[in-house]
Amino acid sequence: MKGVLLVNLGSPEAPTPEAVKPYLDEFLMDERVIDLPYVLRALLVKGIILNVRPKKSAEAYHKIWWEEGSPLIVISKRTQKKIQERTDIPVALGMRYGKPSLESGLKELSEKGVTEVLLLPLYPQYAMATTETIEVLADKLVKEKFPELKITRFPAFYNKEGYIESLSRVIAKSLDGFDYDHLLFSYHGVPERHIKKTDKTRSHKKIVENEYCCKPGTPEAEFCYRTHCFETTRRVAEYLKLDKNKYSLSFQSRLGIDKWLQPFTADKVIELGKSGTKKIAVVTPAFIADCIETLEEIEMMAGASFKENGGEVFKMIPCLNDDDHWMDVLSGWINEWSLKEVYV
Ligand SMILES: C=CC1=C(C)c2cc3[nH]c(cc4nc(cc5[nH]c(cc1n2)c(C)c5CCC(=O)O)C(CCC(=O)O)=C4C)c(C)c3C=C
Ligand SMILES: [Fe+2]
Ligand SMILES: [Fe+2]
Repeated sequence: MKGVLLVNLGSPEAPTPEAVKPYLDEFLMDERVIDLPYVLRALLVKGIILNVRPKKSAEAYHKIWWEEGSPLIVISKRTQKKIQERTDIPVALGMRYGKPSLESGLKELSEKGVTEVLLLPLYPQYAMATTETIEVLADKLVKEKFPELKITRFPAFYNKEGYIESLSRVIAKSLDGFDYDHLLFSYHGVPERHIKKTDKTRSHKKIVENEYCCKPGTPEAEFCYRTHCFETTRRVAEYLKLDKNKYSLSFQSRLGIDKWLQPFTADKVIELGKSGTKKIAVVTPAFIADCIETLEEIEMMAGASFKENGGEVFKMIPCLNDDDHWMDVLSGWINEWSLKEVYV
């Protein structure tokens, strides 16, 4: 029997320093997130970051926390429920860090008699710190604990028709009647080094700001997060017929001192405000579900920064979350997969 495992990043169990600390420990000690040799990573994470960040992060989580829990977890659970209503195969949910764990998701499927699992990371663009680490952990768990399961990986869907259509519809709905001056596509950043590491051809070009680094459709582009972000933006702009002078792309959530992808969203909103741009909208296509990064970092912090620097209106466009059109698209992909081999 077939089944599907939806996977997202995960959140701490509560918006407190005590709960944030073990969550960040598990997250940042992942060698595909902070890709330093173990001793250096432990020195940086356990010796420095975990002594300062949990308090600051907990305050930020506290500002966006819902009565039912972390927005990311609540939205992911709603998604699981809505997808289950649209398919006959079992749908489980697992988080890469924290609870419900990826292991518990696989266990749930196995106990229901599932032998073939569609592993579906809820990340449109492929990155070492997101999709790759999920795939590696799922393979490890199958090898060590669930040898009866066969995994099929769902590829990054950054340019897939249905995703582009759902995202464009959510953007259009938000912008309806809003005479914006600029639309910013803000993606989660990663260190430049990660982009080079995921290039299986080992021939990645030097990164030049605002230019494509890989040509879409080439082997180099297959796992290039930056190209995936550029392509999502281009496809949405094409779908919505956006004026090319009225939108741009930037990267948010930098951590540490490495060279991260640029331009930075935090700089971009200041620049827009200072240059006389009054009304902006921001969309965050790397995130399927609203979370601390969209609700606190962008809506609250970047919104305030834009206004402090001359901007007047800052509109935050929600993530796809459990939007019904998106739920139809996602369940459509799952049903297509579940029926495929039966009829071939
Ligand atoms: C959307 C894709 C994501 C990529 C790529 C990514 C890379 C990445 N992230 C960090 C560090 C942090 N990220 C944090 C939160 C967070 N990150 C993503 C997604 C991606 N991260 C999401 C969905 C969230 C939200 C989680 C939630 O509970 O709402 C955090 C924790 C928050 C904080 O303390 O401020 C950190 C830290 C790195 C280092 C990285 C790539 C190397
Ligand atoms: Fe992150
Ligand atoms: Fe690239």
